[in-house]
Amino acid sequence: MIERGLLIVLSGPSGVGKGTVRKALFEQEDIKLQYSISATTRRPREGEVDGVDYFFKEREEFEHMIENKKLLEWAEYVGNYYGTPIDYVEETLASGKDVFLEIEVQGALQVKEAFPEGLFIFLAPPSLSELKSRIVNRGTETEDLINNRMRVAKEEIELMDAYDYVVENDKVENACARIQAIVTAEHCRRDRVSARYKRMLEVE
Ligand SMILES: Nc1nc2c(ncn2[C@@H]2O[C@H](COP(=O)(O)OP(=O)(O)O)[C@@H](O)[C@H]2O)c(=O)[nH]1
Ligand SMILES: Nc1ncnc2c1ncn2[C@@H]1O[C@H](COP(=O)(O)OP(=O)(O)O)[C@@H](O)[C@H]1O
Repeated sequence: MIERGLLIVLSGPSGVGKGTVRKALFEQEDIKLQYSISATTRRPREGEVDGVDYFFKEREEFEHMIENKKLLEWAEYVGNYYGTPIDYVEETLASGKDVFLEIEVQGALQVKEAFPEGLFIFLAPPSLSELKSRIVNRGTETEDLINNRMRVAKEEIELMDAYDYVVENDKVENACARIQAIVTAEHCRRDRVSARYKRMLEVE
């Protein structure tokens, strides 16, 4: 019997560095997590590639995915839809591999309902002023959108207690190291090795 993989959800306010931390994490050679690519109705930013960064969809196509129950969770976030295709998550977990989602807070809470056994990590900024300057410096949002994202961010930070772990993103490499340590500890805590030994002893 294959042990199911672990579902890992990284969430937190926009601009905290989720995308940056996730990319740095997946650049590490020893990483064994599978990244779930989301669907979105947001227009691609410069340099973003369909099927790599997101599956870019029209609103109608996205609404079809919702109706046909193709999404594990979805949320409307600052005017656009974002969602996690369910088949990839189910198939990958069933094959024994860990799946990594990088999603906003409403979606993360939906995943928690569907997968309470998942590992939920909240990425927190060192301060609200640092969060704002990260969003401003990224230069992808207009003034209105920045204010919108800061308003949403404050609501999201209030929900951090629903998570298993809060990781501060002071430096990208520190945040990555903390996430890796949490995932490793979680594997040990969930007794995967002892389950394997129990099965070996049963065969003896
Ligand atoms: N609920 C949900 N949120 C997502 C998904 N994919 C991305 N997001 C989140 O949507 C928000 C906006 O993403 P994006 O427009 O790429 O901006 P950025 O992450 O701030 O650069 C971020 O908080 C993402 O983590 C998804 O599949 N579901
Ligand atoms: N630890 C960090 N220290 C300083 N700047 C950071 C850090 N992590 C991310 N950033 C910067 O903050 C901005 C927002 O990061 P991004 O990954 O797009 O956030 P999110 O995906 O959470 O919206 C980017 O310009 C990124 O380079």
